[in-house]
Amino acid sequence: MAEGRRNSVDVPLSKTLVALKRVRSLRDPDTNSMSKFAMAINSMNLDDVGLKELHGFGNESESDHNSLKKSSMVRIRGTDSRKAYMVRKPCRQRMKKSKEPKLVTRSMKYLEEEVNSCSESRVDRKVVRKKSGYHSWRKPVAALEDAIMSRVGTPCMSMSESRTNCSSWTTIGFPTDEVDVRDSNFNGCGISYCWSRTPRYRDPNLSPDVREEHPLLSSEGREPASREIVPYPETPRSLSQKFRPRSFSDLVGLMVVSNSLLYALSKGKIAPVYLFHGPRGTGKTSTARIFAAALNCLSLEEHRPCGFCRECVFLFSGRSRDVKELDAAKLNHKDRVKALIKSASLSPFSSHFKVFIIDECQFLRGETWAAIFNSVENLSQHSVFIMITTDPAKLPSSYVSQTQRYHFPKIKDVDISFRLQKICIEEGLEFDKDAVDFIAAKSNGSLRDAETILDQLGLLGKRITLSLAYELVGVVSDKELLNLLDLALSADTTNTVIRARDLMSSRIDPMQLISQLANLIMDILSGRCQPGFCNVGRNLFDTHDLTDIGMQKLRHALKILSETEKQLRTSKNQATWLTVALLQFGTGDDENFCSSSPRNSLKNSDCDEHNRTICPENHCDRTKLETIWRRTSRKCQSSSFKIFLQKEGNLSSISFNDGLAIAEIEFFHPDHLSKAEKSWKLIAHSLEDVLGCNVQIRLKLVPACIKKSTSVKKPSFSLLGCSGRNCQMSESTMTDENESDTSARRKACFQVYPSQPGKNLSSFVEQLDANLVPASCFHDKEAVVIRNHEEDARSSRTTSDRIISDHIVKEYRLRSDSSREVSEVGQYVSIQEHEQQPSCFAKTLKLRRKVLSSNAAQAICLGSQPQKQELSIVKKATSEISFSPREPPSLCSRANAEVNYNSGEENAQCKDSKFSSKFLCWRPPKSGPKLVS
Ligand SMILES: Nc1ncnc2c1ncn2[C@@H]1O[C@H](COP(=O)(O)OP(=O)(O)OP(=O)(O)O)[C@@H](O)[C@H]1O
Ligand SMILES: [Zn+2]
Repeated sequence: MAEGRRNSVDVPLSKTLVALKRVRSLRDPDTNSMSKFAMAINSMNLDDVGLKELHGFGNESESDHNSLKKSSMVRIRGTDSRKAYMVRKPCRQRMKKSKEPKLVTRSMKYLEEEVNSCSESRVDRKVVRKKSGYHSWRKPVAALEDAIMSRVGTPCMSMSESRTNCSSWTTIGFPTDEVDVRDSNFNGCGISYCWSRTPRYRDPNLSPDVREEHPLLSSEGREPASREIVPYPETPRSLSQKFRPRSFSDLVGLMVVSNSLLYALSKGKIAPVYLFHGPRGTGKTSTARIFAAALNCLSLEEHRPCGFCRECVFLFSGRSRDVKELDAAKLNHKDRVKALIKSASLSPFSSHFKVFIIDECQFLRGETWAAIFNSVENLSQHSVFIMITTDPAKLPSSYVSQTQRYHFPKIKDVDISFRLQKICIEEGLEFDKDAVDFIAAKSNGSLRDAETILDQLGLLGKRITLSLAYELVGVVSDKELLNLLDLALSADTTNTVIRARDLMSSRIDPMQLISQLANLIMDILSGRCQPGFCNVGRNLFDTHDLTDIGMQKLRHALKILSETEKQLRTSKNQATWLTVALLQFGTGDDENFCSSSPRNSLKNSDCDEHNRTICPENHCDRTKLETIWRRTSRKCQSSSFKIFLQKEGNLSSISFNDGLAIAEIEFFHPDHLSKAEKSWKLIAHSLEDVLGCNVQIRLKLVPACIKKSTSVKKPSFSLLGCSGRNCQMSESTMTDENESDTSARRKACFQVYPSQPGKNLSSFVEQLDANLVPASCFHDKEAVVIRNHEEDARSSRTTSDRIISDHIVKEYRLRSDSSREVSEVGQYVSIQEHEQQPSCFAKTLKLRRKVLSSNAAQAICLGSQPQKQELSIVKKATSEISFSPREPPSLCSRANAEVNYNSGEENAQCKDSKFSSKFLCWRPPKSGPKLVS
C-alpha cells in the first residue's frame, strides 16, 4: 500500500502512456542476466549458497556463471568508482578465502556446530548466545565479533550478487495472523509469482520441535488467515527499487542520521525503539533496512552492512526471518499486537537482532502503542522496533519521548540532481543538466519522487530535456510563460486568448498556470529576473520597459491573479476565468497607474477618483505637473521661496487615492532638500490650495545629473530605484564619485510629510508603503509579516515561500550579511542602507511579529536619518501617524487615540486608548525597541 503511494508522483496520466516502452532501464540485457542469477541464487538453500560460494560456484550451470560475471561487470563498468571498488573487493576477498581450505573447514565446522547447537532447543540457543556474549544486547559488539569470527568462512556473495538479489526489496506485509516466521508453513514473503521458483525457505537446522513450539504465533491457535501478498519482483520495477540504497554510504543527504546510527552501532548502544520521521521519499524505510542489516551483518569489515554476507543477502532479498516490515494499519488488532509482542520477546532465529520495522506508525492506535511500550521491558534484548512516520505530530507524545528519534530532512535539490545524474549515467540515459535540475526542484525534497519522474522520462527513450520534463510534469516553460505575460500586459486581447487557450487546453492546469505566473511576476518584482540574472529576465527586459509603471502593472497583475486564484477554487470553468483575468492585466494601467485621460482634471481635482497617478512619463501629464507646480510656487507668499521652489524643485508625480493627493517633489541638492523640508507645511498647503484636496507630500533628493541628462525625471522611489538588488538609477545615472548623492537619495526614499492629520489611514499606509514597497501591494485587509531570516533572502526563498498567502503582502527580512543592510523582500523589494544595527532592528522585528499577528492592516515606517530614526506602527482605521525626520512622530487617531511620544526619554511611549497593545514606538539611539502594552 505504502509502496504504491511512494511510487506515485503527480504527473499527468497522458504522459505516462509511454509506459509501453517500460522496462527500459530494467530491460538492459546485462541487468536481466543479473536477475537470472538472482533466480539461481534463490533456488539454492542456505547451505547450497555457502558451498557454492566456497567452491567458486562449482555447481552452477555455465550460463548462470556467465551471467554472474556479466552482472558483476555491469556494476564495475558503472561510473561510480566507489561502487566498482565495492564490487571487486568482496570478490577478491572471497577468492582469497577460498584458497585457505583449513580456515574455511574449521570455520564451517564451527558454524555448523553452533547452528546445530542452536537448533537443539530454544533454551540451548540462548545458552550458546550467552556463552558468546550475546546476552548483553546493549553491548553486542564483542558478541558480534565473536560471532563474526566464528563465521570467517561464512558464505558470502559479492556485492553485485547481493545487489542483484536485493534488487527487489519489498515491503514484507504483515503476515496476517503471525509476526514470527518460525512456522513450518513459512514460504517466504508469500508471493506466489515471485517466489514460486524458490524452494520454501526452511531453516534446515531448526528442529521440528522448535518449529512447533511457535507454530505461527497466530495467537490462541487459530488458523492463520491467508498471507499478505506483496509484490516482490525479481527484477526491479522502478529506478527507486533498483537504486534503493543498501549501505549507509549510499544514503543521500542523511549525513547526520547515518553518522549517528553508525556511532550507535560501533558503540553497541542499540535502543529498543527508534522513530524515523520526515517527509516522504527521503530514505526512512531504506535507512531502517540498512540499520537492520548492519545490526545483523556478519562481516568483519568495519563498514556494515556488507551486503554480501548471509544475513545481508537474506535481509536485502526480503527473506530474513528476523527482520520484519509491518504495516501499522494492520497491527491495530489485539491478537496481532499480542503476536507481535510475543514474537519480539523471543530470541532471533539466526541473527543477532530481531528488527520490526513499522511503517506509517501514525496509524497505530493508542492501545497498540501502549501494548508495545508496556512490554518493552520484557522484550528480548535482541529486539528492536523501528517506527517510521511522515507525520510525527499524530503520534502520542508520551511514547514518542521514549524512542530515539531521527529526523529525515527533505533532500536538497542539488543532492537530488547529483544523484539523478549518476543514475542517468549508470542507466545510459542521455540528459540535459537543466532538465535534471528541474526534476530535482520539482520533487520537493523527495528523492523517490525525483527518481520516479526520471524513470518516466527515461521510458520515452529520448534524451531527457527540459521541454520533455516540462511536458511530463505539466508546467509551462519560462519562455512560454513570458510570452503569455507579455501578451497579457500589452493588452493584446486576441493573442492572449489564443495563447492561454492553447496552453490550458492541452498542457497545463489553470491553477498551475496561475501559480507559475505569480511566481514569475514575483521573481521580476523581486529583482530575481533582472537582465544578467537569468535568461528570463533578459528576455523580459528586452521586450518590456520595466519602469515604475511596468512594475505597477505587474503588481496589478499579481493582485488579479491572487483574486482569480480564490475564484477558481470554486469554479467549474477555470480556463475561461483565468483567461478573463489575463485580459485584465493590460487594462488596469489606465485606471490604476498612469492616466492621461482628460477626466483627470486637476484644477477641480478629481480626488474622488481612486488610484490615479499623474506621472511624468506621459508628456501630457508632464505639462500638467509643471502647471501645478508653477501655481503652487506662486501661492507661496515669500517671493524668494517662490523662486526657490520654481527653480530648484520639481513636482514629479501626483497620485490620488481616496480623496488624498500624494505629491512627490524632487530636489537636486541636499541643501535644497533640507531647505524644503523646513518649510514642508508651506509647500503642502500651497499644493492643497491648487489641488483642492488633502495632500501628502514626499520630498526626495534626486541626483543632479538626472535633471541635466533627462527631461523625463525618474521617480526616485521607483521599485528599482529603491531596490537594493537592482538600482536602475544608480546604473544609469549615478556615478561612484557621487556618493553623497547616493546616500541622500536613499534618505529621501523614506521621508514622508503628511500635510494634515485626520486623513484616511489607507492612503497613509499607501504612502508609507510607496516609500518602502509598491503601494498597490498594501491593501487594507492585509497584514504585514516580518521574518527575521538571516540567510540571503534571495537564495533562501523557495517557491512555496514566494507563494504568499492571500492576506500577507509584506515580509520584512533582515539580512545580517552586511551590518548596514536591511533587506525587504516583502513584496519583493529590498532596501539597503538602513542606519540601524541589524541586531536592534531584528529585535524590533521580532517584537513586531507578535504585534502584527492581527489581521488588520499594519504599516511600518522607517525614518532613515541617523539621528532621528522613527519607527511606528499604524493600526488600520483607528489612527494615523505623521512624522518627519525633523519632528517627533505623533499619532493622530480618529478614535481619539492619545499619543504621547516622549522623544527625549529613554522610554518612548506610544499610547492609544483603544489599541495600545498594537503600537510600538521605537527610539533607536539608546532605548531600543519597546512594546507598549
Ligand atoms: N536519502 C536517500 N538516499 C538515497 N536514496 C533515497 C533516499 N531517499 C529516498 N531514496 C530513494 O527513494 C526510494 C524510496 O525511499 P524510502 O522508501 O526509503 O523513503 P521513505 O522516506 O521511507 O518514504 P515513505 O515515507 O514514503 O515511506 C529509495 O528506493 C531510493 O531510491
Ligand atoms: Zn553483511
